[in-house]
Amino acid sequence: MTSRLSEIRLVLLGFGNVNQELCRIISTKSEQLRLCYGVNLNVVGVSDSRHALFNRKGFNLSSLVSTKQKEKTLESVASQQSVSKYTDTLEMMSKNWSNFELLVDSSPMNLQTGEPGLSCVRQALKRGKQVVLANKSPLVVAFDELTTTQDATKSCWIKYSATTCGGLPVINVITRDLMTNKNKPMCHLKKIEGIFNSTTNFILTQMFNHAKQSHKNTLAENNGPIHKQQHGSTFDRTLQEAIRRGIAEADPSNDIKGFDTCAKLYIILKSFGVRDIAFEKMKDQYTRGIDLVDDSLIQSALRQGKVIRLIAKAFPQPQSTQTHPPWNISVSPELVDEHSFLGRCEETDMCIQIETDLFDTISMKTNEWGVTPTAAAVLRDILSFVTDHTMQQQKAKL
Ligand SMILES: NC(=O)C1=CN([C@@H]2O[C@H](COP(=O)(O)OP(=O)(O)OC[C@H]3O[C@@H](n4cnc5c(N)ncnc54)[C@H](OP(=O)(O)O)[C@@H]3O)[C@@H](O)[C@H]2O)C=CC1
Ligand SMILES: N[C@@H](CC=O)C(=O)O
Repeated sequence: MTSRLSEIRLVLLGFGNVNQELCRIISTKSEQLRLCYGVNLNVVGVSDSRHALFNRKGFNLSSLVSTKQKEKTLESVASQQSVSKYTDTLEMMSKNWSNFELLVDSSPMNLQTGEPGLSCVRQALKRGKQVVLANKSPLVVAFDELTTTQDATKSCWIKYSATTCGGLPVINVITRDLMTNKNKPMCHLKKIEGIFNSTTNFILTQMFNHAKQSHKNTLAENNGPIHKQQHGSTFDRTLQEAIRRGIAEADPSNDIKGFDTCAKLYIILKSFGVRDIAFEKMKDQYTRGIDLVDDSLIQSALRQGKVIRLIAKAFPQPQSTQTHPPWNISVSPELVDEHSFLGRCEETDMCIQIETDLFDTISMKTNEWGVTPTAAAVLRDILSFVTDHTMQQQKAKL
């Protein structure tokens, strides 16, 4: 932090939906941020797949976003006089360690290597920088390492509430309100169940709406059964709309095949201190996507008064006497009652039910249209660093 928290200088890794929306929010809320938090959030570094740019004075956020949106590249920003160019984000950071405080990783998901996020996050934490993640991959590949760095040094921090269910404060509720984390479990997790991916929930809901409508038309016109092709086009059309809204992954097969949901379930379980789970095994053995949902499954669900949702589920194996019992884990399309909590999670909604030994069952649901709540969750994490720091300063004065 510089000059008593008056300025936090940010480096943005990735400049797509999330980080552009973050810039828009910072820009429109700048006055409020100054008044309420005494802080000026200054974006000094930004990178995309082709450029890594640093401006010590800070970028003009409105023009940065509008340039990227209009030109699809940061080429014209790179040619500005005050801007330094680097080969990639790592080089940009390593030449500017004393010129920024916080890294925001909103780069694309790579569940195998965690890159490009992982190397940047590792280096930033080593250098005592604060890190906020929207990108799940670094945690999927190196959760213990990255969160232990935080515990051991006390001077650098990683926050990741935006990685899981957009703006829904799942991670915050676990680590703060259920007062449990991997090192200090106060209560014990008995079961997690939820819908963690809005793209697939949107597609499934639209497929059901379409099937219901076609059924009505069929009854009215006696037109024969619904053709599979109609479902196919609903699937594709809804996926295109999810991409347009900025909620689908850069590679949407991560949504469709359930990998994004699996990554979120892994992060949630690790945040709860669940041991002996391996992401690769969860993904390869216990995850199925919605690509398997076809016309006949939808028709059969409708006949039973049910709907299909992509459900993430985890609970310890019953009857286990071990202190850390093995976990039953699944990510799979499931039939649920249309009027149940999960069944009423529709369109781009996401939800979670957390059952613990002390708090019984806590249910949370979010109704998110697009990317704004995720970007707001990134801002929430940035501001929580500000609040933590202010409290530390006040304590030091006492
Ligand atoms: N969108 C959402 O609703 C949510 C997204 N997330 C996560 O946040 C992350 C970002 O999502 P989103 O903004 O939608 O993704 P986008 O695909 O819109 O943006 C990704 C950005 O990363 C850039 N990029 C690609 N490779 C590199 C690289 N090697 N170095 C630096 N930048 C690179 C891309 O560059 P270019 O512009 O040149 O293509 C693009 O600007 C993802 O990991 C996603 O899982 C989490 C919660 C919700
Ligand atoms: N692609 C995800 C958003 C990021 O986590 C979704 O559709 O929920």
